[in-house]
Amino acid sequence: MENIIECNNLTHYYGKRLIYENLSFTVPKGRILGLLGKNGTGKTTTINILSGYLKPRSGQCAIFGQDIQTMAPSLRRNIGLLIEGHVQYQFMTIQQIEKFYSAFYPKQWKKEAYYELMNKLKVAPKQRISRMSCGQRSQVALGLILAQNPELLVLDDFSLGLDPGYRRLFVDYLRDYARSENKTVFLTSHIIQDMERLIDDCIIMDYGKILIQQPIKELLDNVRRYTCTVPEGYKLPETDVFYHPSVIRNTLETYSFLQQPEAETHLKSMQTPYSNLKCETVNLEDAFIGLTGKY
Ligand SMILES: Nc1ncnc2c1ncn2[C@@H]1O[C@H](COP(=O)(O)OP(=O)(O)OP(=O)(O)O)[C@@H](O)[C@H]1O
Repeated sequence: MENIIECNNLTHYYGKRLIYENLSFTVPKGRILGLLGKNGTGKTTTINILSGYLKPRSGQCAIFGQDIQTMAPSLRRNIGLLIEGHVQYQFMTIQQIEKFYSAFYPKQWKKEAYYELMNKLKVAPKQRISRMSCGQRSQVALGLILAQNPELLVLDDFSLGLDPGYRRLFVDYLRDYARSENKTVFLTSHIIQDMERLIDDCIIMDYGKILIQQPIKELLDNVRRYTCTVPEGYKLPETDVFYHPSVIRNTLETYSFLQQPEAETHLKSMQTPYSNLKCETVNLEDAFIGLTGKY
């Protein structure tokens, strides 16, 4: 399968502060990848490296097989970039901004994609962007990227300011658009429920490293939440198979990739005084919080 993005051993520091070390990932053509992580783990940093604004301390980042730092502008046009959802030139109307942007992409511009989304938003072509709400402005920015008709969409925090209805509208629209046009998407969002409907693959970042990198289906098929009764104040010994165990009164909760029989074997080998073990599959948000911890 052709890889649209290939990042190898990215290491980045701001001054002396290490953000992450040896981050490697690929995004194959036609896949939607979501980058998840707590605040400050380096998602925007990664987007800035992917877009060529930031040069990593070491490592390589190639898009369409070319180093992003030296990519020709003609190829760069095939990357649609949304940095935190804002449109400049807010004095323009819906119609004027579409015309303005179209001039930068004469060969590939698809204004229908933009107007289709604007129609769904029920905004009039003569409406000024400065008179729109924050969420509507984000939608204008997204619409302009769709009209750019890029091969790769890189969207940082695309759901910023959108209410649940507009988020759903955009997520469904983006999913259908990416599938039917075989587009590749790399995105971040803090709204994890949206990611579950949208992405094929996920990377979950922890401070300094990638914690999980796998297809979303595989992740959801394999993560389990375990709860059981333990004596009050019990502390599970540290182990890398049970993530972020917590005990509230006499209920222990933890997350694991182990299936129930293996989890039991493990608990027994640690001589955990447990009873009433319950094992459940979880949604992406619970898996994310379970694997990365609450704080
Ligand atoms: N220009 C900069 N100079 C110094 N430190 C920075 C700079 N930009 C970001 N950082 C720091 O690097 C870390 C990663 O920031 P980044 O914005 O990539 O995180 P993020 O995962 O996108 O966070 P969030 O979820 O809050 O948007 C943070 O601790 C941040 O304070």
